[in-house]
Amino acid sequence: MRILVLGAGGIGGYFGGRLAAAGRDVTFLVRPRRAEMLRERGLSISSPLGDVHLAMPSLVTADQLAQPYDLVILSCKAYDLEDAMRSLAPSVGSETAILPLLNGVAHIELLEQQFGASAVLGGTCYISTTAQPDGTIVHMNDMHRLTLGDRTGVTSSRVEAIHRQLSGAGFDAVLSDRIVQNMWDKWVFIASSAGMTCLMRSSIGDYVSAGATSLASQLVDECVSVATAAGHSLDDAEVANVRSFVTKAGSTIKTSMLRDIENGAPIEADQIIGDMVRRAASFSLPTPILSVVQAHLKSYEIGRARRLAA
Ligand SMILES: NC(=O)C1=CN([C@@H]2O[C@H](COP(=O)(O)OP(=O)(O)OC[C@H]3O[C@@H](n4cnc5c(N)ncnc54)[C@H](OP(=O)(O)O)[C@@H]3O)[C@@H](O)[C@H]2O)C=CC1
Ligand SMILES: CC(C)(CO)C(=O)C(=O)O
Repeated sequence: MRILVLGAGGIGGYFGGRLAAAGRDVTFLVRPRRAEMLRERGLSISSPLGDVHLAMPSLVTADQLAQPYDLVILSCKAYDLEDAMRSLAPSVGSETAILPLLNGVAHIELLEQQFGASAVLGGTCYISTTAQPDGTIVHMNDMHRLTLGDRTGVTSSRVEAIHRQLSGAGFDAVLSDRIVQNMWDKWVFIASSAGMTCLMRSSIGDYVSAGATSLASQLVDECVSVATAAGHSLDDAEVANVRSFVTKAGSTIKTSMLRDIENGAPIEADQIIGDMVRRAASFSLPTPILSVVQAHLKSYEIGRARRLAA
């Protein structure tokens, strides 16, 4: 199976790197600056579960893409999606499956509009990785689960074949018959955890020490209420899992969105928080904490844009 991985950042570099190291036929679709870095240094993963170094990963840039691939793993940030869709278009033929691993769900509609519903699988991942300035992918804990499935809930032989390719490659590849719900579960998890850590500009443990546990719990309730109204109600165990994550005393976790803010980097505010707020409004749900998070993130983006323009 010919696999194209768009992006060699935290997610594409990690899962694509592990797949290539396991002998799968993987090519990275990258932009020129990343291509140069990968040609010079190769692709390295530093992980508590085992390092990987690919001296010469197979690379392609958008202008060189000529023929369709069997599977495209999409791992850009949401704010790069339009450009990424333009770049990968020549790689999508009538049989190509696109597996997006972005957080949130808004990208699905955009991908469907461009490539047709049947091309677009559902996907989500639980992992914490970051791409260092030298290109090394650093894996920050021992979790690396990628879940995929047909969004219809009926698993096709095509998705079974993709799952076989992703299995046994050094990470947990899970085939799901409820992938849309899995994506909502992850969205609620990330909106609650990123929302709270960014609002407090602190680790989870620090805001818990500061007495913000009930605020965090209220944010979880707001996100869960949006999912429920949208017909994607989380089960009790999933809600308990999110709540315990965002209210854990002593937790040193800072979400990647907070780390991006601390580094002055762009953030996926609109995909992860803005979209949740818009959906809440469409159901006339009150989401006071989410709205404060959204205003906070927008203020950051406005200040960042001004600093960049100066
Ligand atoms: N990292 C994590 O721990 C997790 C991330 N996610 C989600 O996964 C998604 C990806 O995140 P992450 O990997 O961390 O992000 P990164 O910023 O680390 O990587 C994104 C990569 O996409 C590349 N890219 C963007 N546009 C294009 C394009 N047109 N052509 C080729 N490459 C392109 C970027 O290229 P360039 O190098 O040129 O900038 C970059 O390397 C996000 O939605 C995130 O929320 C989900 C779970 C955990
Ligand atoms: C799981 C978690 C919350 C880990 O930090 C994450 O996905 C992120 O930071 O974006």
